[in-house]
Amino acid sequence: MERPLIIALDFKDRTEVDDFLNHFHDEKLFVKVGMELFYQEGPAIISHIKQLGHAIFLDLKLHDIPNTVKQAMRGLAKLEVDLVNVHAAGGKKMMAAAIEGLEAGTPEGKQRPACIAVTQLTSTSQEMVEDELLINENLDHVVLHYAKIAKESGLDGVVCSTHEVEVLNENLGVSFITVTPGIRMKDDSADDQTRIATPEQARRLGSTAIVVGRSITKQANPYEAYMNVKKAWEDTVE
Ligand SMILES: O=C(O)c1cc(=O)[nH]c(=O)n1[C@@H]1O[C@H](COP(=O)(O)O)[C@@H](O)[C@H]1O
Repeated sequence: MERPLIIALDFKDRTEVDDFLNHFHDEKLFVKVGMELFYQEGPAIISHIKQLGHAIFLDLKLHDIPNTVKQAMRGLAKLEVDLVNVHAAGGKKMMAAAIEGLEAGTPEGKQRPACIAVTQLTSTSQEMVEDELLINENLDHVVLHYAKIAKESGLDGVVCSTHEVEVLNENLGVSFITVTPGIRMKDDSADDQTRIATPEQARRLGSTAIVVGRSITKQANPYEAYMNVKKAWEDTVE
């Protein structure tokens, strides 16, 4: 995976998606389809976006018993997206089952989608980990542990915040991919995110990919906002 800038298409329907994508003319993008859009539009939105030539991260964050996740992934593999994810909190058996399902469902001769595990959501704070999840550990230890079990389960990488990327790269190597949401330009509001960084910081810390939603999608000129994020991400020297 070349260091992509992934745009989160957190829109309510296909019309909003098309209005947004029309700003980009012929530019080939890497986009993320999450729960909001997929639950409304279903698999048809994936074929639509694929026809436009964009790469797709299907972000459904699967978290269930191993057999259910395996069968769900078997079906999702048929959509031929580039990247999918699960919650590492589902455990090693569940993560291994996700890979089995993807391998079983990927059409002959095609490559299975890369699969990554959400470690701790970027909206989660140290206080939440201790008070709500009852985990008395530093967040970066928790993320590293979840990433280790994801790697042992055969996953290709993780979703984490930029704050944990250095420790993951040191311990698991840079080929284990780190996809980091929670990205904001310097003056943007954090909204519901907690562990945030700018695109420049993400690049310096060694993220494989950044996921950017509102800092592009909610701007008056989304194309200009995208180009600014892209420049900040791609022009920064690690
Ligand atoms: O898996 C994700 O993509 C994800 C994981 C995570 O820990 N935090 C996180 O924000 N995301 C997604 O990344 C996007 C971030 O959107 P913005 O906060 O608007 O940039 C949303 O679509 C989230 O669903």
